[in-house]
Amino acid sequence: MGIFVAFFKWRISTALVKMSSPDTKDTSTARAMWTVSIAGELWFALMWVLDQLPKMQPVRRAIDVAALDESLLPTIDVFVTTADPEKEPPLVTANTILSILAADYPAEKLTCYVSDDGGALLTREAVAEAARFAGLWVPFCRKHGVEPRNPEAYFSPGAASVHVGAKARSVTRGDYKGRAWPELSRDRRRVRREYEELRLRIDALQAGDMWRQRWSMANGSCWRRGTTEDHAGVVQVLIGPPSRTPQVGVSTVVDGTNLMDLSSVDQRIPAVVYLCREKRHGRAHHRKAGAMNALLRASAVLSNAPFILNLDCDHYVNNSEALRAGVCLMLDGGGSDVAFVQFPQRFDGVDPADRYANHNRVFFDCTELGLDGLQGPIYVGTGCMFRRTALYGVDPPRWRPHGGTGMDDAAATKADLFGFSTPFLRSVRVVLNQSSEQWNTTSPPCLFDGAEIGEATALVSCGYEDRTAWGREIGWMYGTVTEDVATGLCLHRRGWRSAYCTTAPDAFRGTAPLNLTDRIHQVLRWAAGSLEIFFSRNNALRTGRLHPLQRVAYLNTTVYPFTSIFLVVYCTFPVIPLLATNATAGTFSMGTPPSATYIAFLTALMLTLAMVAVLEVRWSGITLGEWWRNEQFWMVSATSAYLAAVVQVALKVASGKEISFKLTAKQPTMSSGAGVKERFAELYAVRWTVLMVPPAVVLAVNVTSMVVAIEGGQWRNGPAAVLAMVFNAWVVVHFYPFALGLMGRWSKTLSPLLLLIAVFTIRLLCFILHLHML
Ligand SMILES: O=c1ccn([C@@H]2O[C@H](COP(=O)(O)OP(=O)(O)O[C@H]3O[C@H](CO)[C@@H](O)[C@H](O)[C@H]3O)[C@@H](O)[C@H]2O)c(=O)[nH]1
Ligand SMILES: [Mn+2]
Repeated sequence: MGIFVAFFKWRISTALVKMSSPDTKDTSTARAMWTVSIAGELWFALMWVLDQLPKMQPVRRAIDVAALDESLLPTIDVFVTTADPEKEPPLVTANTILSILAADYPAEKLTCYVSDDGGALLTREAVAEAARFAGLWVPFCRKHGVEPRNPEAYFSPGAASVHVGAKARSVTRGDYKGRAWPELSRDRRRVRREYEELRLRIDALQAGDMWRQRWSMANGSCWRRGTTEDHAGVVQVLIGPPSRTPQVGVSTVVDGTNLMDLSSVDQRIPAVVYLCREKRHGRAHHRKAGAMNALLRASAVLSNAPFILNLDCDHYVNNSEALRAGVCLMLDGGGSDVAFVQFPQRFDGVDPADRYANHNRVFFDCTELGLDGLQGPIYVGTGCMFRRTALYGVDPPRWRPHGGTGMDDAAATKADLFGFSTPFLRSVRVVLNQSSEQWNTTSPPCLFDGAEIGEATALVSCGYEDRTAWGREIGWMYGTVTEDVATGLCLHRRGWRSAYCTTAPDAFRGTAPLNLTDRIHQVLRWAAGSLEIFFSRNNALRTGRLHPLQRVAYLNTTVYPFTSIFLVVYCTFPVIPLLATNATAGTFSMGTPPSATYIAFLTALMLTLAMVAVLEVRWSGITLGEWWRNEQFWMVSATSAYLAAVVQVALKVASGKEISFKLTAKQPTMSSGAGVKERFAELYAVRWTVLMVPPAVVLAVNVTSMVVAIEGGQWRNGPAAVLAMVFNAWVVVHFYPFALGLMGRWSKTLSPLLLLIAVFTIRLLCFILHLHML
């Protein structure tokens, strides 16, 4: 930072001298150039500082799951969201549900809620199939202690665990020391066969659904419950709450044959509730945030667990102890101020080179750990455990005047806050007044009877939230497509803390977009959502109980897309002097070498920045390769998605045009036989979007200018020209993954060759141009 200050002092004073010097011919151009470049440098420096400051006190937590008192485990509600059976294959959702039901947690203390925003019969049927298969899968997992408990990942570990930096986890004989190996292999074969049938049934459902859709279109009738955007609310209990005591000693008998010996295995399955909130044309449904709030209310009148785990439909439980790990941090000393425990996001099926930086290691293994030392990590949408009371808009214990519930009883009954539902308000009061000793012992037995289901259905009607504080002060926040960051920010502003929980093996794993277009659209949504937060009343500058550095971090996460404006300009800068004709050459004085001071500053800055980066990489354990991918993809996103986000948000501010939530297509589960070629076919799919134009232009311009410089021998003009060319090259290498993306299938085999051909073609063109100009 010292070097930065000295640099800017020198740079600005030099600029002022240069601009007023009589040698400068074209003063207005010179002034504009100096202003823009200094503004850009100031912005980059500011961004670097905002990025570094919150990393001052990184924390790494160690969790001892064994220390938990079994009898004191609190109840947990798991929320799974899905919105479109076409982009989110029902089989993926089914697998996620199975992994939750089989998690290592007492069955009577776990309830799984599935929200289907698409209102699709197909999704409901697939969830019901999964619930049925759970009767076999869950006891099997318990009996043999298998990992991971997602059947797809368990039966085809190879297909799931191709990713950089982690060892593939597969079941080996050693994992089951002391257990009956022949019995495992026999049971496994049986369960596998049943699982294959489940897959086939879900495939058939999907095929049938497509056929039905086509049929109904042709006949003008509708087989669905409604459309994605217009349907009634539904709450259905697919598996009722289990008994409070373990049920052992029975064997699973299917078609008269004994499938598995379960004489010493608890056979109970956690409850499963399917939920589809009402949607009507012309009514805002607030995307995922709306779905989460519907889940929050409906679950309150059913199981009303004090803790909530939020998983996207593709993020499954990969470590069966994950729930316990989350509970550890919640019940820990000082844990009562923790509103949420965020787990790192890990991904299956990303190409081994992680071309589009899907793993995001720098964020998940460095930034989030840094924040944990302040007030806690940012909430990133999935793999996060919440404290229910925190979502009801109350203050954390450390900010309560007399250690009360944080909200007086009168407020808790206010209908203008929570809406009109007596059972719901009662449930709110119950959780607010519960002490931690009551979480498991005195909670009333869940019945899930007709009246409760009726109430839950009323709570997911689309008019329920009218004239209430939902989405503003209570629950998940509205008004942005990144409801996660906004919700976390609001909780932190109230003074709540959060905690980061890394486990080995990874707690949860999900899928990531494989092709460039999908990935850029995802980054676009995040960037636009961030800017939406910055321009909303929720922004990081508003007063509250944020730790000062936490505020800096939130400022950083909400303003970063502006970088694009400076970056695009900056990346085209060195081109100007190189392409300048003789007439304008004087302005840029290519002949004068850069001063020794400038070179010294540049070297010092580059060296210290690199040093900090290396320290960071070493500390967090990520590889240099992962760090470099991150840098490269940052440049690609900044010139495409961030720029588009700025435009989108400008349009929204100016004309009120809402930003859409483009769902990320989830990778279908792969059959175990699929080879690498099929698996990464998506990686090579090329789909052009306007978003790719700016990075393509920046890349082309830099390559051209470099080639022209070589062709015209401009590098002979001295160090300034050479420096400009080095900058050119620096820009170009950042766009390597982008260029590969554009090459599609060719990139796999021909990438270096094609690059050479491209360079030579451009060279040839330049040469012809050159002759023409002469
Ligand atoms: O109207 C909607 C839209 C989305 N979803 C669900 O939201 C989740 C996230 O959608 P996805 O397309 O997978 O977004 P990603 O970019 O992969 O997700 C990250 O970023 C989002 C915010 O932009 C967060 O909501 C996510 O939790 C987080 O994983 C999925 O389960 C969807 O089913 C809904 O339930 N209703
Ligand atoms: Mn996702």
